[in-house]
Amino acid sequence: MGSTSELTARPFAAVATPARPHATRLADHAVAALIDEVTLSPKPGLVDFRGRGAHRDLSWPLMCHSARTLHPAFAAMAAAGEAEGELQALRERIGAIGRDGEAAMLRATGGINTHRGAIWALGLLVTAVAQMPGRGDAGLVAARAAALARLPDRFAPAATGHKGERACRAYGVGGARAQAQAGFPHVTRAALPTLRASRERGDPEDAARLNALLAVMAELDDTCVLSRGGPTALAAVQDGAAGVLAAGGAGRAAGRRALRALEKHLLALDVSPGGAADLLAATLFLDRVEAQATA
Ligand SMILES: CC(C)(COP(=O)(O)OP(=O)(O)OC[C@H]1O[C@@H](n2cnc3c(N)ncnc32)[C@H](O[C@H]2O[C@H](COP(=O)(O)OP(=O)(O)OP(=O)(O)O)[C@@H](O)[C@H]2O)[C@@H]1O)[C@@H](O)C(=O)NCCC(=O)NCCS
Ligand SMILES: Nc1ncnc2[nH]cnc12
Repeated sequence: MGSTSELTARPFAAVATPARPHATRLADHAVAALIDEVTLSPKPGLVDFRGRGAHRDLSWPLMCHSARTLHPAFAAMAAAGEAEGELQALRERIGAIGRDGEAAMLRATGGINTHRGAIWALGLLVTAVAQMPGRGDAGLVAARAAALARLPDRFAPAATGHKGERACRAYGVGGARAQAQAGFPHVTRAALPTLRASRERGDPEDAARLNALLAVMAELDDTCVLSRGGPTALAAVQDGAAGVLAAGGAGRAAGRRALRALEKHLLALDVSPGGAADLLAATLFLDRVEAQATA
């Protein structure tokens, strides 16, 4: 987690270093969700505790280091959410913090994109929770985050030139931006209900989380997959994930066999569902926040 020296060493985009316990706790939850996500195994194509998946430049230690580096950015976004009532001003303030957070991530990783999508999704959610003290309902938080995501940011570059943006244009999908603007439907309508249904039927926690990831993969237009493998690879990810769930999911022997086959297939295609991984982290964050609010 962010040490005091980390918190004071890098002030984020004109936002005072947060000395707010609630903001710090929300940043703790966001970082923990990222570390839980990357550690969860076995994830098909993705970095996990076992290895690099379909990635050559990412690893579990690098992803954990990146996650910890983001603590001050999440704390600054939460502090901004607590302090700022006016949504347009807040949108532009967290946009600046998000861009600074991205720059900190790239410094920490030597230029490798580990968590750009996660900064975006978790940044919006952390800010939204901070605006709603004592209320952890995932649907309300996601709706608040969506309202922020839909506001324009006058200081954002008109085009990022990133792979996700290019994939959105090439394949006519909405990507990370549209997912947030729609209120994270794959999180609230697929991943969270799957996570809870799996727990209720007695699946081990890791299997419940893998099932939540698969529920996202089965439906998401993941621009990470599209960028590397186009629509054919996206269909393989979506159909494969749906097949694992239909076979009983990660908590059942048949589901685990299907999951191993899916992993082989994605490695052969050299694709990785990075967008779905970000949304799993968002799911785990909202799950933690809800649990804390009702504790
Ligand atoms: C709006 C932004 C997210 C900018 O997005 P942009 O259009 O510029 O695109 P990307 O840089 O590609 O970022 C989008 C990332 O979002 C994830 N993602 C993909 N599809 C979806 C989806 N359908 N829904 C939700 N999220 C999705 C994904 O992130 C993960 O993948 C990253 C690794 O991807 P990549 O670099 O392609 O990696 P490799 O395959 O390993 O590359 P090679 O090895 O092949 O080279 C990883 O980072 C995961 O996080 C997409 O990559 C936003 O950034 C923005 O506008 N920010 C400005 C600041 C701001 O306003 N902030 C507001 C508050 S936070
Ligand atoms: N576990 C993971 N592997 C690859 N890319 C990711 N982006 C976010 N989490 C990831």
